[in-house]
Amino acid sequence: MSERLERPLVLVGCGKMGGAMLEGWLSSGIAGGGVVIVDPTGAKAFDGRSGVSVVADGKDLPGDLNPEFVVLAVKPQQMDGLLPDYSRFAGPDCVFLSIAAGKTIDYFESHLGREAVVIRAMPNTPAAIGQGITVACPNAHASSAQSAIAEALLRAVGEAVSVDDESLIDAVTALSGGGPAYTFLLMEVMAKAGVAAGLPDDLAARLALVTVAGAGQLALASDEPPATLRENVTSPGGTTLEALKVLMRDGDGLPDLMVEAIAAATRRSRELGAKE
Ligand SMILES: NC(=O)C1=CN([C@@H]2O[C@H](COP(=O)(O)OP(=O)(O)OC[C@H]3O[C@@H](n4cnc5c(N)ncnc54)[C@H](OP(=O)(O)O)[C@@H]3O)[C@@H](O)[C@H]2O)C=CC1
Ligand SMILES: O=C(O)[C@@H]1CCC=N1
Repeated sequence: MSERLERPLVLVGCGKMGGAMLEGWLSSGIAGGGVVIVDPTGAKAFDGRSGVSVVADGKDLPGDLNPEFVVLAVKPQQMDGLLPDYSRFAGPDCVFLSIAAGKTIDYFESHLGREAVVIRAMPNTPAAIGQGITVACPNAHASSAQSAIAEALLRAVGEAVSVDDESLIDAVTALSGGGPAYTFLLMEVMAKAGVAAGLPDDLAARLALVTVAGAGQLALASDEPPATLRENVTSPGGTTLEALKVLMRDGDGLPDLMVEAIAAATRRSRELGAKE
């Protein structure tokens, strides 16, 4: 089997994350069997694109539709209500790829049938520019060919990592799923701090944006770990050291805060999974 879909991909929910991934799939041409979007409102940007059709509700899908993948990209809280519309596709030839926070493989098997092929994945929004990272965990029914196509779909929007231990996905959700938000927050608070130190608003915003983005690019391009890159900026007796003394302070510094933040998000992912 080629790492290109031959039958349709159904994208259920074409919002911020589903839309970001779809952009990459359309540019890469991986969805060779066409894409059917199900979304009551969010698909306007894709309506009319080659190989794409749009319906507002799962009940409007053609009776003879035979999808290769159904990508579930709605909010976790919306999942219960819509899964019955898709259970007719469950079986060995259709992969349900969920990107919903918290929703477990067991949850999907219990709603779609124990024979359903399910892959639980967690992407992030840099997928919109092909720079996402996704971690995926397949259930026992996914064939190696299906897992390979799923990985190709995920690689079309960035890096893809596969894990066998589903319990890792909650912490993945906390770290890389939500991670772009923490990074954008860093940009926001660095800019505000620059203004507080006397810089004009526009200059502070630009300095924060390009500095965070540039540091990310440097870290990706470098063979050195981030800790060494940090030390490279920190001159003995210099200015950065004074800032890092504050940021890395025991108890209330960024390292402790980040542990607390990731733990809170991991807990929430588990809670979303438990509401079954
Ligand atoms: N945003 C992110 O950074 C990430 C999100 N995720 C996961 O992706 C999923 C979607 O999140 P996100 O894209 O942010 O959310 P959005 O609200 O942007 O997207 C969800 C889309 O689904 C639509 N929708 C609602 N009900 C239905 C239905 N019955 N059938 C089809 N479509 C429907 C919504 O339309 P309407 O707005 O009209 O309700 C909306 O366009 C979540 O489960 C989230 O956990 C995973 C990783 C990162
Ligand atoms: O906040 C959320 O629940 C989703 C999952 C990861 C990023 N956004």
